[in-house]
Amino acid sequence: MLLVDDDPALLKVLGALLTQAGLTPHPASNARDALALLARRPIDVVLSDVRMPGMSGLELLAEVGRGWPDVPVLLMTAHGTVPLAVEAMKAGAADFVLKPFDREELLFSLHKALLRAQKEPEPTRGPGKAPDGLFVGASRALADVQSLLARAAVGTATVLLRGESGTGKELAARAVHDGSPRRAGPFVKLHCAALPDTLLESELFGYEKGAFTGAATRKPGRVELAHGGTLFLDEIGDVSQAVQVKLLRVIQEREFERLGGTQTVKVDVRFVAATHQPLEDLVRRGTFREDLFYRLNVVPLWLPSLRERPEDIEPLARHFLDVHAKANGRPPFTLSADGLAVLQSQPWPGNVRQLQNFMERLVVLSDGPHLTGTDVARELSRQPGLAPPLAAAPLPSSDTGTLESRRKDVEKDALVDALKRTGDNRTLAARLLGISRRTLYNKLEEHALL
Ligand SMILES: Nc1ncnc2c1ncn2[C@@H]1O[C@H](COP(=O)(O)OP(=O)(O)OP(=O)(O)O)[C@@H](O)[C@H]1O
Repeated sequence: MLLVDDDPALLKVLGALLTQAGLTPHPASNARDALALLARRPIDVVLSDVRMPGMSGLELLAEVGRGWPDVPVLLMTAHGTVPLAVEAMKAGAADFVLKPFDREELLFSLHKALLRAQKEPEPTRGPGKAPDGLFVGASRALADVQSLLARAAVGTATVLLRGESGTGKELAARAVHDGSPRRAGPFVKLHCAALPDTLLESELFGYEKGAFTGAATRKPGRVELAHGGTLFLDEIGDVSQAVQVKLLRVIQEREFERLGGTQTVKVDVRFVAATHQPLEDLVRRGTFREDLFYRLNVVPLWLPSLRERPEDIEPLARHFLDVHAKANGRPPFTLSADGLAVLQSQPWPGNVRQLQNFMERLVVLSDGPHLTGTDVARELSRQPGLAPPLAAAPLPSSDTGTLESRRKDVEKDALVDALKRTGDNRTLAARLLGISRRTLYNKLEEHALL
């Protein structure tokens, strides 16, 4: 989203609030910068102040209406300006928000505007997927990736996306397409690892009638279908040598022949490839062609693992809770500080996808809507590859007793566990638990753990 206000303090505070709510705000301190940002990035919604030096919020609203009619604009201003609110709504504002903000009201207005603006959902997009180009996160590393993606999007250079499974490579490929001048063209995807050689070839290049038994009609391949748009080749490291040769030619020359055909087909396609494999090693071992590697690696981009950007866990977890609560027709879920600390203590080998699946399970299986550390730990103990933080001290210790005594039991377990996991490092333990060192000391004293 785009956040426009000439007050830098408000930009900062509001930016933090929106990030925490799982949105990705791009700040602009005036309407001109806002329009420049709109031209560069895929923006889903604009939230703008009305009174700004130079171009006003109302003028910005008109400009956005002309250039980006699908993008809803919410205007905000101080109390006591009802006639202005009426004028703004008449001019096409999606909503009018009064300062000072009520957090829930503001988020509700934004979500309403986003929902209204949403086009027909694509069949391939599951409920947990963010809208195209919408990366949720708060880390510097992710912001860097996004700005590199925006820069790479502009041209037609081949982009090679690297990173562990589930880090968002496909999302990045879509962002390249959506941010490019080809965005109105097709975005076609092919998962290269999923298909045996001959099928992969016919999927890529299509075939002529009679090319093989069963080829009753001519069928275009994905390269042809992506004409005027982008072809995303996922798991490129798994492609056989024979197909690598053919890919090299189409990437180099933008031409190919359909299977069983002699006619050369010319295409205008932008290629984006992705892999979790160390391609340089495959080149060294001779299983991946060096010339193809260099052809693909024109703009290399690394998606960092979730371990390298723990700051993203909170906004992602809250975002997925919202999305899955909505998708499952449940009321909004909240996550306690200790619940979050448990999530942040995990290695997430399956990265964002694993966190997303985990949050979905929590929504489906928990009573909710308030998730505590115990809820999260219970679910973790059922997950392969993740370490339940309270496993050493079984949860049933709090099956009986008053609420206060049960709370204390859980708290003590969490303290013991945090110390164990951090090798008795109290600074780290406090961070893991989401409390200050001083609070940790007080609590250790209270539980006679000092
Ligand atoms: N920053 C993010 N914000 C919101 N959703 C994200 C983010 N990163 C990844 N996701 C979601 O996590 C899931 C996995 O992402 P994606 O499919 O892009 O990963 P990938 O790296 O292509 O994985 P693989 O290598 O296994 O194909 C998707 O549902 C995607 O929408």
